[in-house]
Amino acid sequence: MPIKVPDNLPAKEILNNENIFVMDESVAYHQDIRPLRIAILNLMPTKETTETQLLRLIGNTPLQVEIVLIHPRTHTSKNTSAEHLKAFYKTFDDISDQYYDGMIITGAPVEHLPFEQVDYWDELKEIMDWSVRRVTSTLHICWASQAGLYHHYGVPKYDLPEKYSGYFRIRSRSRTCRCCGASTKRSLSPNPAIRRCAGKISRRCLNSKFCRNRRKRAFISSLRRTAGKFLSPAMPSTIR
Ligand SMILES: CC(C)(COP(=O)(O)OP(=O)(O)OC[C@H]1O[C@@H](n2cnc3c(N)ncnc32)[C@H](O)[C@@H]1OP(=O)(O)O)[C@@H](O)C(=O)NCCC(=O)NCCSC(=O)CCC(=O)O
Repeated sequence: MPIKVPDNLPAKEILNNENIFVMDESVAYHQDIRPLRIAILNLMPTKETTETQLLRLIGNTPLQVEIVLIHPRTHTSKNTSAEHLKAFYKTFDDISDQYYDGMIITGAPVEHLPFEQVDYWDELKEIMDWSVRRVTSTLHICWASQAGLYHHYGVPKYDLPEKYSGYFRIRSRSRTCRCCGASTKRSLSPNPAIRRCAGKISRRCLNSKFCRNRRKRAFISSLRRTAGKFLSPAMPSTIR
């Protein structure tokens, strides 16, 4: 979240140079204060467990957060009841005219399937394209990060002999890229599957000079701490 400071405070420039988002009082004064709006596209078979895990983390803030749960219309869930989906979930068609501050796309146990054999692949592609236009920042978890890299950047996934998860050293190629949010160049990042793929691809990242020049290498986790919570092995049910 941006820090609100008095107009013209000298620290503002220093913090901006450290890539910390600082907002003038005058700008903050004109902001409409409203809940943070986050859409969760829940692709997991264990939907109720995943809801609890994510909401536990998202709820740990004094901010009001408005959540909308979405499930893929083009997939018939075997493990979640139709009643649960009807009561608590919307489909993409219901929300496609909205804007969101954030979106989370969960993993799914489909990592061994070619993307095109996932029965909601076309719908997911449409949602990912929409998220670039309508969502400020999208976090892709587990398989969704592979799907995002493939769809947005044409980066394929590779089968590994066994699950490869843990915290890996990543190297930010830019100190100023907001996506990395890093004041240090090297850091640890959680990564459930592919070594060079971690966390989130953000529109802000795509727009930065660094990422424009090196799109296919922009696999650096932003929101490291948040992604750390979401992707860490402390959530065993999302990691086989
Ligand atoms: C829920 C169960 C017990 C169900 O196992 P079963 O062996 O009976 O399988 P199943 O019911 O036939 O299918 C399980 C799920 O696979 C997905 N699925 C299978 N084939 C699919 C296809 N062609 N298109 C789309 N989805 C498909 C669906 O989400 C489906 O659940 P629905 O029809 O209900 O939707 C298990 O999947 C489980 O324990 N899951 C919890 C852990 C988990 O899911 N981990 C995923 C890691 S997350 C990840 O992203 C991994 C990425 C990575 O490691 O690289």
